[in-house]
Amino acid sequence: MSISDEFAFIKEIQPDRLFHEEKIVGIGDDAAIIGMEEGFEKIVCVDTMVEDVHFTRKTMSPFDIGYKSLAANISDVAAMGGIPLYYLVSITIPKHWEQKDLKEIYKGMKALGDKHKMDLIGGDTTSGKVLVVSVFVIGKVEQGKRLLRSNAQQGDVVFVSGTLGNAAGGLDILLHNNEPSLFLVEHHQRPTPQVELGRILSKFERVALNDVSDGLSSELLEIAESSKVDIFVKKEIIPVSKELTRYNDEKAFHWGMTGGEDFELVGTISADGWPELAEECRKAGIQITRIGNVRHGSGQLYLESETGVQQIQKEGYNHFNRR
Ligand SMILES: Nc1ncnc2c1ncn2[C@@H]1O[C@H](COP(=O)(O)OP(=O)(O)OP(=O)(O)O)[C@@H](O)[C@H]1O
Ligand SMILES: Cc1ncc(C[n+]2csc(CCOP(=O)(O)O)c2C)c(N)n1
Ligand SMILES: [Mg+2]
Ligand SMILES: [Mg+2]
Ligand SMILES: [Mg+2]
Repeated sequence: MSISDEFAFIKEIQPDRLFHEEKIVGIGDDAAIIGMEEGFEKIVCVDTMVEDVHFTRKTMSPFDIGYKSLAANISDVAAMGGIPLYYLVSITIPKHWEQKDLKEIYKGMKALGDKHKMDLIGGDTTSGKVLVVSVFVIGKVEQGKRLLRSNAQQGDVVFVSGTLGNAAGGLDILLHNNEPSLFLVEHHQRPTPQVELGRILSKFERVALNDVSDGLSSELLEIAESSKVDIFVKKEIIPVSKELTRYNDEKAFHWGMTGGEDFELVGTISADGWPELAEECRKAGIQITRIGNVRHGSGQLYLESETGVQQIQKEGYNHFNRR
C-alpha cells in the first residue's frame, strides 16, 4: 500500500517512548523544544542521502537507508567529541513507495538511535521524484571542548580508527553482483559511528579530528589545510582489512585512501598524548593505528612508501566532480 495521507503517516512513525521525556517537546507541535544541561554546548549537524547518489534500491534496503542516514550524522557528532541526543528527519517520498518500506526506514533509524538513547523529535514530510532523507542531529559536548580540523600542529602523531575501504568494497560487491563478503557489505550498509572513541579523544588537551565520509586522503587534506601544516602518512601502515584484500587486493589500498563512507575517525594528537590514547583504546577494545606525522608546511598531504614520497591530491568523493 502506498502512502495515502501525510498526517496519518506522521502518526505512524511517532515514537511510543522517549529517552529524554522530561527535557523536551517532541513530535506533535509546530517545532520541538529541547533543554540543555549546564556545562555543555550543543552540537548540530545535518546530512542528506539521495536515491541514486547515496544508494539505490539494489544496494540498500529501506532499513539500511534509515540506519545509515542516522549513522552519518552521529559520526559528525563523534568527530566533535560529543554525545548524540536527538534527531529530526526530513523525508521526500516518491509516490510509488510503499508505506511498509517507509516504516522500515524509520525502524532502521530507531535501531541505531536506540543504541545511543536518541529521541526522534521532529521532521518534515514531502512528496517528490526520488527518495531523499535528511537527518538533523543534535548532540552535546562539555563546554570549551574543541576537536577542530584546525588543531593539528607540527610534531603531532596522525592516527585513524578501524580499517578503511570496507564500505567501498561492499558497494563494489553490491553493484557488480560479486561474491558477497558479509563483512564488507555490512560496512557499506550499516556503518558504525565511533562515538566511544570521540569521547575518549575529547578528554585530551588538543586533538584535530575528522570523520571519514569522503575518503581518508580527502579528510587528511581538510585537516592539513585548516591547520596550515603538512601531513605525512606511511603507505604500508594504512589499515586495510584482510576481508578487503581478499576481495580485491589490487584495489584495496585505493579504496582505503579514497573510497569514503567508512565513518572511522582520523586525526592528530600530540606525540606526548599518543601513548596514553593508544592505551585507552586498547583497554576499550578500539582499533587505532598511528599512520604518520604532522610537519611544518602549508596544507599538503604526502604518502611515504618504500619507493619514495608522493604528494596526494584531494581525490575522495566529490558530488560535483564524480569519478
Ligand atoms: N549547503 C550548505 N549550506 C551551509 N553550510 C554548509 C552547506 N553544506 C555544507 N556546509 C557546511 O560546511 C562544512 C563542511 O561540510 P561537509 O558536508 O563537507 O562536512 P561533513 O558533513 O563532515 O562531510 P560529509 O557531508 O561528506 O559527511 C560544515 O560546517 C557544514 O555545516
Ligand atoms: C549507489 C551508490 N553509488 C555511489 C556511492 C558512493 N558515495 C556516494 S556519496 C559518498 C560520499 C559521502 O557522501 P556525502 O558527502 O554526501 O556525505 C560516496 C562514497 C554510494 N554510496 N552508492
Ligand atoms: Mg555534510
Ligand atoms: Mg564529517
Ligand atoms: Mg561529503
